[in-house]
Amino acid sequence: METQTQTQSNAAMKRALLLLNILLLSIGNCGGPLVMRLYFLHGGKRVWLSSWLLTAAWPIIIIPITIAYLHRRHGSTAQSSSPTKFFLMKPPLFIASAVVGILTGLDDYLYAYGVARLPVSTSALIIASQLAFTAGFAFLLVKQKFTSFSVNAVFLLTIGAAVLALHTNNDRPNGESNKEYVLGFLMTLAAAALYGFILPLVELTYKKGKQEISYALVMEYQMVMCLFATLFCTVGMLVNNDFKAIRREAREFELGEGRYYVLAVGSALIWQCFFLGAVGVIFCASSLLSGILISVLLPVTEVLAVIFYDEKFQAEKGVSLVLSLWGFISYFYGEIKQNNKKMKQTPVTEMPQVDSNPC
Ligand SMILES: Nc1nc2[nH]cnc2c(=O)[nH]1
Repeated sequence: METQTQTQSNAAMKRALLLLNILLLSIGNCGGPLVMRLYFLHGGKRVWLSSWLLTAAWPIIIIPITIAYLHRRHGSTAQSSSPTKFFLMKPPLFIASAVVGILTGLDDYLYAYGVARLPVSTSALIIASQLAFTAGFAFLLVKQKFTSFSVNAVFLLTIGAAVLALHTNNDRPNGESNKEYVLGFLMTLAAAALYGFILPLVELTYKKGKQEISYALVMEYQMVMCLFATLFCTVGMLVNNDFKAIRREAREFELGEGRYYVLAVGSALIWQCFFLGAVGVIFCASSLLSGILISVLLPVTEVLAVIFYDEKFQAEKGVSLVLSLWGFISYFYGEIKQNNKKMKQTPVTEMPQVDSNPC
């Protein structure tokens, strides 16, 4: 039975980990689309290469996995009979993360297609519909319970996205056919639906994976998922001759050859923050919170697009930003209220639910 001090330190640890993952998700969700769009704005044309870059930096995650392993090894007592394992993942969770990875690879292509064909503001708007899909699938797959606060948050964030739609009537980029624009729109909508399914699916696999989930395991999950997504996109790149085109495209890139490669590597690293942040928030909280954060950050991406790409700041973007923040505050207020209620109901010797999953 845990002491109250242990319980409190677990809760503090979990809160710190949640904040860290929110930070990672914010960096990836705001920086990723901007860097990806920069590639297309200055002469980049390869959609499969862009989708490949979303997950290709997966080997970087071996660094924190190694640190977690050394930490475990250091902490294991001399009497323990079995040696500390480098990888904790067992076959059921490996298979689950590989399947999620292949779905993520498909989502990457759909998403990158949208970023290639639509202005950042428009693709961000369509991606905001993802929250409605996430909420629906979370209800079906993991029996997510909704409070009046979370329903209010989903409603406000969806309205915030719809408000953004008001200014997209004439934003088809010059030289792009109507067919390409519509296809970009549909592909992005498909990406929103698919990712809205993937987030609760990750939560479901954590629950049904037949092993206790720790943050070290979450990092392994992220690595396997990104590895399989990258394999999926590698096939697309090979079929499309994208690997052969890289050198030519780099030479002709408007910002210069060196910057082409810096952009590619930077983009891959920023997207790792997005994926680790997303699966980390699911571990520390829920897939619904992951979806809410992605939606809240979209107007922030819009504002950054205004600053960096000189896109116009119409009143709708301001209204959308306010609605998103309101939705977000509503969600957190509800969570805090519910947690306080739970704490009051839980006797000291029992662990409240928020603490039952030490990181
Ligand atoms: N569908 C979807 N795919 C992504 N890939 C990276 N970010 C996103 C996102 O927000 N939605």
